[in-house]
Amino acid sequence: MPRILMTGAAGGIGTSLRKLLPPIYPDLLLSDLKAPADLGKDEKFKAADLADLAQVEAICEGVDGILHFGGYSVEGPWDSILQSNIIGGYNLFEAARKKGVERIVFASSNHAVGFYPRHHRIGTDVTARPDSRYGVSKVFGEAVGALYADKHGLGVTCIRIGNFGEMPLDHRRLSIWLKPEDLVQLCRIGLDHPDIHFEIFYGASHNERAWWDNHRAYELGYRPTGRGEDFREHAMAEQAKLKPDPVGDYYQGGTFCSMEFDGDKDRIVDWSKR
Ligand SMILES: NC(=O)C1=CN([C@@H]2O[C@H](COP(=O)(O)OP(=O)(O)OC[C@H]3O[C@@H](n4cnc5c(N)ncnc54)[C@H](O)[C@@H]3O)[C@@H](O)[C@H]2O)C=CC1
Ligand SMILES: O=C(O)[C@H]1OC(=O)[C@H](O)[C@@H](O)[C@@H]1O
Repeated sequence: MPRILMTGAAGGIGTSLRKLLPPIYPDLLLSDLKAPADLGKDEKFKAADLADLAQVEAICEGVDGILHFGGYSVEGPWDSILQSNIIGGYNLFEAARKKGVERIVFASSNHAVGFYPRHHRIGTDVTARPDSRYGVSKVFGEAVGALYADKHGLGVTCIRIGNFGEMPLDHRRLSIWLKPEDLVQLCRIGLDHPDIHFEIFYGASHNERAWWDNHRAYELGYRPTGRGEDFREHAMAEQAKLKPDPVGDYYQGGTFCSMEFDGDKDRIVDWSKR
């Protein structure tokens, strides 16, 4: 039975996956800075700060595969992103190599490519267009993943997650929504599929308004069950409560693009076409 380590176990995704994963991976080790408040007596937990290599090595001991959800999960101060995502991301891959872990699934983000406009359908092979310091840290994580696959033989899967949750929250999320059970499918492909070397998937359910080409995930067996359009009324009602955001409404990354934006808001450009 493989031992699977899940970092970020106390976070939003971790809390949801703690309920969905045990039937599939009964030997599940959870980690985060602090234990989840509702940790059950059957759950195994070891605290670790990703920024501390020795602590990360300790949680990788005896592990076969890692679901890496730990990290700073939104735009924020450079030092926080540096510690948790850049140093922390590097430490995770390096500790995994040292401890002989075979597979890593890395939670990347749509914000690695957030400055593509919404009318531009993109695959997983486009040049990175991060929309934030946070997005830059996800591009870094994907690059470290490629290095550790090509040089050290780890099987690495990066999932550029759209927006995880029970339903799409607004107009933008109708295109990028990811149902929890569909994320579990993508994690299983990353951990178990025999053909994994280095893969990038988009973490999105079956959304009619998708702006991503996710065919590689489907080739490897992904069959999402979530359909964004089933929640169209709810998402549009929520959208109606939001203020117009000319920059965020144009680009895929939404508000991550418009925050701290210094360009001309009346002349928004598809820079990726130049
Ligand atoms: N929720 C979403 O829709 C999306 C999430 N992601 C990524 O998925 C992952 C999980 O996301 P969420 O659960 O929503 O985030 P979250 O912020 O709820 O959880 C992240 C967890 O990482 C832990 N963490 C942060 N710094 C750490 C450190 N230095 N050492 C150890 N643990 C640390 C936090 O304590 C927290 O429990 C993140 O990497 C995020 O960037 C990507 C795209 C969308
Ligand atoms: O773009 C989005 O909606 C999501 O992207 C992310 O990378 C963040 O971790 C999440 O908090 C956002 O809600």
